[in-house]
Amino acid sequence: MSEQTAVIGAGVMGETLISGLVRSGHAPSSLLVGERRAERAAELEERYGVRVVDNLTAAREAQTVALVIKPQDMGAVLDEIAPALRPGQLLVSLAAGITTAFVESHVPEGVAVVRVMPNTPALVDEGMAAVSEGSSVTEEQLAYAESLMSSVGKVLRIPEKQQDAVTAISGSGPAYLFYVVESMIEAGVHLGLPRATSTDLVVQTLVGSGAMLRETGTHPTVLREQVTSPAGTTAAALRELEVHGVRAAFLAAMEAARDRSAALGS
Ligand SMILES: NC(=O)C1=CN([C@@H]2O[C@H](COP(=O)(O)OP(=O)(O)OC[C@H]3O[C@@H](n4cnc5c(N)ncnc54)[C@H](OP(=O)(O)O)[C@@H]3O)[C@@H](O)[C@H]2O)C=CC1
Ligand SMILES: O=C(O)[C@@H]1CCC=N1
Repeated sequence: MSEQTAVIGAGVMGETLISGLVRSGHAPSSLLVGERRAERAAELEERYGVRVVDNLTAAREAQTVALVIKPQDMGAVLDEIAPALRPGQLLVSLAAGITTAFVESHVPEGVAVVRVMPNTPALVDEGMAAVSEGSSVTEEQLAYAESLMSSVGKVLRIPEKQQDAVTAISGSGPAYLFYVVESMIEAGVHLGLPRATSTDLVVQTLVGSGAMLRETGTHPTVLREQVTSPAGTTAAALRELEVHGVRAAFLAAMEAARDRSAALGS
């Protein structure tokens, strides 16, 4: 497919997708962006060379429309663009919680719907996107949706019933890791390090640990054990994490995110 692709909703995630598509070689002239604020439209046109239009024009002219608006706005935007949609077009929803059935119920029959859960590391081409198909998607359409996301990272095809759990893990996951990073930097400051030194130490430790996980394929338990010398510093620290219930807190946090995703879709 070499037709136009539209992105409706150019906030944090929408702009991340637009920037990644341009970076990966999609011609800016093949990208339409649905954005209602004139000032923001001018900024996007200048930054990426894309054409910013109203949502109806985006839906009419594009063969594929990515919806990157808030879940709470999805019904209204679908109702707005439905008159411009036609069978054979592809809608790719990146919204948390919103089911393919919900999208299909607002658009003409024959419009294909794919649900994607992306994440913000797509900004540096290290995204993780999970993709699920709706009820009438061709293999070519699914492959096209996957290709949009693989231009900014890794893509996994999953059954839609796993999407709320996936949202709790990889969709929201970057925020948990940034929270851990913030906490470690603050702890370093408490221990007397300059903030800049603490930040350098923590960021490189995270990047190095991530690279080890990916490049060695070794189980994280083994990697953790390798750091934990008998009666050493790491054992002392990990004991405190257990005492403070950090593992249980992660489980509770991700259950809450999963439940919130399900609630957004109901
Ligand atoms: N941020 C993240 O890490 C992730 C987000 N997502 C999903 O991406 C979606 C967007 O989230 P996020 O980018 O964080 O949110 P933002 O609030 O940053 O972006 C939403 C954008 O949608 C625009 N918008 C709202 N209504 C309309 C409309 N009628 N027409 C055109 N644009 C409209 C808003 O414009 P305006 O500013 O003018 O209101 C805003 O730019 C959500 O559904 C979220 O679940 C998924 C995975 C990760
Ligand atoms: O917080 C949210 O609702 C969105 C979905 C996943 C990440 N951010």
